[in-house]
Amino acid sequence: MNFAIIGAGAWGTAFAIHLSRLNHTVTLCPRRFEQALAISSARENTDYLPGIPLPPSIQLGHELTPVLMEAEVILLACPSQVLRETCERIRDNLSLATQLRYIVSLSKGLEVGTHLRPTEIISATLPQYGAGALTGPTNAAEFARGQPAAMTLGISHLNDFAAAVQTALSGPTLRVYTTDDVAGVEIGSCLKNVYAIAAGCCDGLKLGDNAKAALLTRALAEMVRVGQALGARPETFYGLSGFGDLVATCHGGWSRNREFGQRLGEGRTTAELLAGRKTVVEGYKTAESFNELCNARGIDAPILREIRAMLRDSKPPAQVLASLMGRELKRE
Ligand SMILES: NC(=O)c1ccc[n+]([C@@H]2O[C@H](COP(=O)([O-])OP(=O)(O)OC[C@H]3O[C@@H](n4cnc5c(N)ncnc54)[C@H](O)[C@@H]3O)[C@@H](O)[C@H]2O)c1
Ligand SMILES: O=P(O)(O)OC[C@H](O)CO
Repeated sequence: MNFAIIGAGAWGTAFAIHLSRLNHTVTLCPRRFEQALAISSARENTDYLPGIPLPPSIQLGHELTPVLMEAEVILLACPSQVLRETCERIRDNLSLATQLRYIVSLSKGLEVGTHLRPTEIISATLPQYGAGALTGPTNAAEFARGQPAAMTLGISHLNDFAAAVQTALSGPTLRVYTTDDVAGVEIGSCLKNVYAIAAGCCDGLKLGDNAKAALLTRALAEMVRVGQALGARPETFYGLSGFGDLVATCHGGWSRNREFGQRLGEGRTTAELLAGRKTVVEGYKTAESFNELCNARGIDAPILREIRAMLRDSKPPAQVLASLMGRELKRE
């Protein structure tokens, strides 16, 4: 199959390496020309995925029109807050794209202002194509090295082409499942980044394993409640894109969201941690966006609310903990 990957951060690069291993035609498309040149000459993405060589078969492209000419599937691997502008750039460069069928998001965040999920942004900007979301517990470095993983492809019309995409993405090191609960897979993968910040705080405050297990369990319960209120199916959150990704990210020493929370727990401020930062911490903006959405829909999400207060109102992590522990007691 012919894939165009738009966005060459850690994840887009790792996914390109995976697909080239499966002998697909892959073009990796960085936003900046200098980045395309640098990756192309070093055959390595030294800024975002250092130490992992790019197989020679991966093509680098910067101009979208020729990149999209042969593509059957576009994988969007950019931060969620720039997904809309990325889709708009794609929309303006489709004149020669005759083979294109699906646009699949690899992003995990909710757009600020609109509260839209990645596939909703794709459908709003590129309504003529099928939209899907591919999520699960997959950190870029392990994945690029070919360590085994499993993911879920959320796609509303599970037709023959969707099955062909599932088969094309799968291989000896990746098992891909499908679901038509697109909202469920996206809500789970967006929320887990927010809860990973809280899990990192537990680490920073040295609260111990009991506290972290309690947090994750109640975060999962909140995820199910929020997701169900937004139209997703509860069982989706017990799958790879919910529970699976929550566990991996909240425990992974590699997670940028978890590490961000850890530094907050150790006493650093959000301003310090975000200043000059090159890599994305999706949970930071998604906390704000999801909290607004919950308020607008009257959904009770106390963990989310407290994390947002810590990130946006500088509520000290110890006070966040006290607020959560001091809530009215109830049945599990
Ligand atoms: N890294 C992972 O392990 C991983 C795994 C699964 C999903 N994801 C998700 O994939 C998405 C991308 O994450 P990543 O890890 O590749 O990010 P990253 O921080 O490694 O890279 C960010 C990328 O976004 C680009 N970018 C920055 N501003 C931009 C703009 N205005 N327009 C277009 N591109 C811009 C940068 O050039 C860079 O290529 C996120 O939603 C993340 O949650 C990441
Ligand atoms: O490094 P993080 O925290 O952005 O996590 C990366 C991915 O979302 C893991 O699935």
